[in-house]
Amino acid sequence: MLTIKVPATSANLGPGFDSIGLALELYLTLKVEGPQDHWQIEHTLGADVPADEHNLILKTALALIPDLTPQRIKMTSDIPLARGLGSSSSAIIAGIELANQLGNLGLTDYDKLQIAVRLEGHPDNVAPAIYGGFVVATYDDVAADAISAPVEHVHALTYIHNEELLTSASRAVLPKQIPLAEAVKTSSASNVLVAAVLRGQLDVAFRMMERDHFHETYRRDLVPHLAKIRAAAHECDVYGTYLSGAGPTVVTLVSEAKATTAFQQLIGLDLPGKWLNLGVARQGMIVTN
Ligand SMILES: Nc1ncnc2c1ncn2[C@@H]1O[C@H](COP(=O)(O)OP(=O)(O)O)[C@@H](O)[C@H]1O
Ligand SMILES: N[C@@H](CCOP(=O)(O)O)C(=O)O
Repeated sequence: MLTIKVPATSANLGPGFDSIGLALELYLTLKVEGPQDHWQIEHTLGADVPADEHNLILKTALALIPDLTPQRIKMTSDIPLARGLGSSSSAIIAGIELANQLGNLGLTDYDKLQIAVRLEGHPDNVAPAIYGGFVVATYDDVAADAISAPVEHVHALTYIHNEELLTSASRAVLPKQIPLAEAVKTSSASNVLVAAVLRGQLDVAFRMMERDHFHETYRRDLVPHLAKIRAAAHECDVYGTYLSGAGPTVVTLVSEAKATTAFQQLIGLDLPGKWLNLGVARQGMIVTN
């Protein structure tokens, strides 16, 4: 049976707005059970997620190949919707792969990235969902490029807020322009973040993650828990707290050595959401036949 498994992603990592992302060990899984006379996607994600060809996964697949033979599909997902963990990206990637497999398109990862980024608009979620690991990507409205690198022994202490925040709503509060001085500070922090990850200097990378002025500054009123979590992490000498994607999820990246202590500290906070201690997914989408 065709199975498509796509990881969740945590985008931005602070100053890497619309460019940097991480694949996490939380998955959307599709099991394609076989052809039938209409499209059906069984799931338990709630009534707001369509179970027919209006589902984002199927819309994506049918946009690539409109006359695909309808299938019965079972979908399970641990990725919460509209929380800043890339649920829409994982759905788009799954849809592209569904068309790729059923229509024998022979798409490369690069091809999938180009299709996905046009649909999602920015590459920082779709690229790690395809490639896995730590991904640095760029998109100029024409083509996307992405470089993936492994990160070892890092945990993502993940606070998933109870309420949804649609990416579109969280992008609506961003300004059209930002001051040059802010952009220089933030893009230079992002450059150092990437260099530090590639050299294995994770303490430096974690500090850089807290130096964003591209988006967190403007989104902070939507996510008051970000400051609270960051302050609590600092109390145990842990840096690397950022708004995951467009929020409201907040991630604290931490070395394996400090993960347990930091997690105990953070889960003690009085916040109305749930906590997960997640690993980084080394591999992106996994397809089995
Ligand atoms: N597995 C899925 N199947 C169908 N639609 C999905 C799925 N996952 C996410 N979506 C759609 O994507 C929306 C969330 O997208 P978005 O606001 O970008 O949040 P996120 O940060 O989770 O990507 C959901 O409200 C839903 O419409
Ligand atoms: N760079 C984007 C990332 C959106 O990620 P999502 O997981 O919230 O969809 C942004 O910050 O808007």
